[in-house]
Amino acid sequence: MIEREVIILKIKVDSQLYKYNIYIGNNIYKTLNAYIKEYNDKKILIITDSNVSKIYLDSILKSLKNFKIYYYIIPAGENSKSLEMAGRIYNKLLREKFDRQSLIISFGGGVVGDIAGFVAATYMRGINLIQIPTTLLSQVDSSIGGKVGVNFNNIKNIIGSFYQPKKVIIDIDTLKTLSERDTKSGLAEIIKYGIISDYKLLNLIHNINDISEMDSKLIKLLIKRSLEIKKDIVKVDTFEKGKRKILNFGHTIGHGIESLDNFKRFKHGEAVALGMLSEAYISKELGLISIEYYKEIKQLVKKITQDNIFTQQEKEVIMENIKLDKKNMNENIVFILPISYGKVKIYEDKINEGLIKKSLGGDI
Ligand SMILES: NC(=O)c1ccc[n+]([C@@H]2O[C@H](COP(=O)([O-])OP(=O)(O)OC[C@H]3O[C@@H](n4cnc5c(N)ncnc54)[C@H](O)[C@@H]3O)[C@@H](O)[C@H]2O)c1
Ligand SMILES: O=C(O)C(=O)C[C@@H](O)[C@H](O)[C@H](O)COP(=O)(O)O
Ligand SMILES: [Zn+2]
Repeated sequence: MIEREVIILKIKVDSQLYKYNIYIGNNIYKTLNAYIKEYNDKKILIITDSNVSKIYLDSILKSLKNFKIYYYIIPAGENSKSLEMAGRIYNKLLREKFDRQSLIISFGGGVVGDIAGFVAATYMRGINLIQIPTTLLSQVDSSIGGKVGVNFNNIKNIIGSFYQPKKVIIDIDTLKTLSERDTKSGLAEIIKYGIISDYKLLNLIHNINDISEMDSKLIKLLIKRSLEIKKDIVKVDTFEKGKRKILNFGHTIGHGIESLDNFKRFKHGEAVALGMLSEAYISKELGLISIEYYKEIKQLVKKITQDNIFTQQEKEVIMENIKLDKKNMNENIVFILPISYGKVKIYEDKINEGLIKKSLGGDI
């Protein structure tokens, strides 16, 4: 018996209603044909990466054998999120004569989702997009909400747009092949949801001692709760003019950490976890949260990564990156800071650069 549940997500954007279904279930990827019937006469480009394709591409092509299917495999990893990679995919679309009625399916993690979404948003000023996230992080975060984009000059997501998918298909079975490190990376964004919106979520994470112990019931609960939190925020502030900024907690510093060693040292979730620790430290130092709550956040971050020592030069690189954050206003760094259990605020007051650098210390 294939379990299928549907959460209906309705986003009202500029008086246009974007409503898209998020399908969550098991054993879906082998029956994708049932989810994309309306595209059976359209050209479809599946974008995936070099790891995911080895495991899943044959099954997907088999299930879609009666469709006009093409595929493009990008090298796995953050450095595929580039304008150069987007250009290569545009060439593929032009060579195969894709038109505005065509469809791009993103089948992979957040890197695939962001670059595929960026290409779908920009090729012919927009063609259809379906997100099929295959990492915990992309299933709880990147596959919904419409942020798409690429890195440029070693700056995270500095080129991009907001572009909603036509549907999101989440097959929890694809998480069975995910590495422990990438599973932990996804947990970081769930910890984020706990700190910004639902403190009870953190108890579920505290109780996870061994990642392989996470059964599918817990995973589905974490995914559904995460998506509900993100959906409710994106619905009221799709273009991140206000409230949606809270989804960026941990990212002001996290993106700077992630850019180290040309995005090779840290996974996104690891960098965001360290960013959440630093930003919680700043909050504690400003007297916004108790030392006990700060210590609890530190305990959770340590579940994701222990690597938190930066050289003086790395701290300078991180600081320069923070100054380019997209939330900043009039050259003032804007942080999202915890103010109580499960609650954060958009903090626009100037924060002493010395305190920000101190928050990067391995002894915090
Ligand atoms: N657009 C958004 O709202 C949003 C939100 C959060 C993160 N992001 C972006 O997402 C990216 C991080 O996403 P990610 O953590 O999914 O990284 P990722 O896409 O690099 O995937 C992580 C690794 O897992 C492999 N993989 C993917 N699915 C697999 C599977 N089912 N089995 C085995 N291996 C698999 C990939 O090949 C890769 O090596 C970052 O670029 C981040 O900026 C975007
Ligand atoms: O959806 C959002 O809004 C987020 O901030 C989600 C983040 O987890 C994600 O990493 C996002 O891509 C970061 O956004 P950016 O605008 O800082 O690039
Ligand atoms: Zn993130």
